[in-house]
Amino acid sequence: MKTPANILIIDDDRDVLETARMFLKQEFSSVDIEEDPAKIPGYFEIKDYDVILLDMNFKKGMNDGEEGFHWLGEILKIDAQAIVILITAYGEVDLAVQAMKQGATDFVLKPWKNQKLLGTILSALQLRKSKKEVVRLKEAQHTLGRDASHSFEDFIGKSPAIQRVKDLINKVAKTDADVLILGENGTGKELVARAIHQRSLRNEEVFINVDLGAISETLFESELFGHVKGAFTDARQDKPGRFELAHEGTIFLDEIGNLSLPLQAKLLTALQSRRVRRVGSNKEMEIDFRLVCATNMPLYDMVYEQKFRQDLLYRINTVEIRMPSLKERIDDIPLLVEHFLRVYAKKYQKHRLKVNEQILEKLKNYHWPGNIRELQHAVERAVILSEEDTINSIESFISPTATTHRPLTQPKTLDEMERDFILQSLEEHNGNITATAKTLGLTRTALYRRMNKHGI
Ligand SMILES: Nc1ncnc2c1ncn2[C@@H]1O[C@H](COP(=O)(O)OP(=O)(O)OP(=O)(O)O)[C@@H](O)[C@H]1O
Repeated sequence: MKTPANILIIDDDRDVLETARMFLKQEFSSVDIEEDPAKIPGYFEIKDYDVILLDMNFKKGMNDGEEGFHWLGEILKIDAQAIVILITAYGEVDLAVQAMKQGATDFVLKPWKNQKLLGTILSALQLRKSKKEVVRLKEAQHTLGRDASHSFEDFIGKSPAIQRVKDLINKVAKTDADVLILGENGTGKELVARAIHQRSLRNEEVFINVDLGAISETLFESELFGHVKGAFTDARQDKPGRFELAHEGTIFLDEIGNLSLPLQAKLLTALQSRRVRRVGSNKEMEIDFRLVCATNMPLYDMVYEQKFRQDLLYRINTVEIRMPSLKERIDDIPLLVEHFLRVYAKKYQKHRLKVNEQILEKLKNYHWPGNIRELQHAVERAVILSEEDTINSIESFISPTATTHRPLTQPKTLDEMERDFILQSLEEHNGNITATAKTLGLTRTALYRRMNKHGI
């Protein structure tokens, strides 16, 4: 079995090249040879090389290594993680040492013994692997940003509706199946996606979160698939995309219902082939990822209206999890309030704080259009406003306008209530979208979407 590695050898001596190729072809999957160093950049356009063997002197009679240094620099400009082994003649060892200070990895003396050459290349390959891994992990860490320490134990709820969700998570997590999570804003879709990752066989690897609603049409490909330096004006250096970062881990595509049809087509291609190509590059990379998607949009209706591709839907919905809204699990409200009360009482140093039992019951009657996120913000607000050890008023949780304009139990359709609520919040915030979205526990995009829906 040959070791999978791309090797490139550059030397002006045809015999050296041929002999090296003949031997190395038995050990490695791909060995290219070249006499003319000026052709090096062309080779890199077609392939990524794991190890490059580079002669120090090309012009006859030259032995100052000048050209070797030049091409070493050029290679490192193309791939900063390149592993270059210098081919040096006896007497040039000082030059080789100097070159190593400038980024070469090792050197071999001509004429070499095949086994020695093999050993040098194999250890260089090890280094290449760990260098690539370090870059990938650094980028992944950087992209993660968000606190990944949410644990499944913080997944509060005992209602039958949420119990069904937990059972499904347990069943599906270890299977590697693609999962689609559907549900209103703030119902815990992202929490479920993280829970699936944590319980999966990939839990030692990264969880990459991509908010498709927040990525502009123009940056979509570069964000998802990466780009190479110079691919467009702002591409100052090579950058891996989110798919590449998710290699061996889980990729969570949130707000998938927001993608335009052309972008759906691009995404579908990547999902089908499990391969990506950075913008501006010809090289395809195979990526191993587990896919979890989420949306609050009615994808099946959208397929019917030809706003969402049916083939994409069938690619992502191997297992479907529908998140119940908070209204469908009102028995969990006291548990959630107590949970968030513990969190915020600690944060704001109000350790003895409690909520009056009657208020807890009243909170069950409110309609919570922003679901758990709204409840979470409501509790935080109540904790901040509280002056005594017990919270005794509903207004501490829900702003007075929301409760006085409309009695809590007034019968209305859900849509009407949502529309009124948005209008009212907008009025309260003098039309400020950011502030309104925050109060409602929605993202700005989600608020715009809803305003659109209600013709506001
Ligand atoms: N069962 C739960 N127990 C505790 N906290 C929860 C639970 N479900 C959701 N949360 C919390 O509620 C907030 C909203 O959850 P999350 O972001 O997962 O919702 P979402 O459905 O992805 O929202 P959106 O559609 O707006 O992106 C988060 O702070 C999350 O930690």
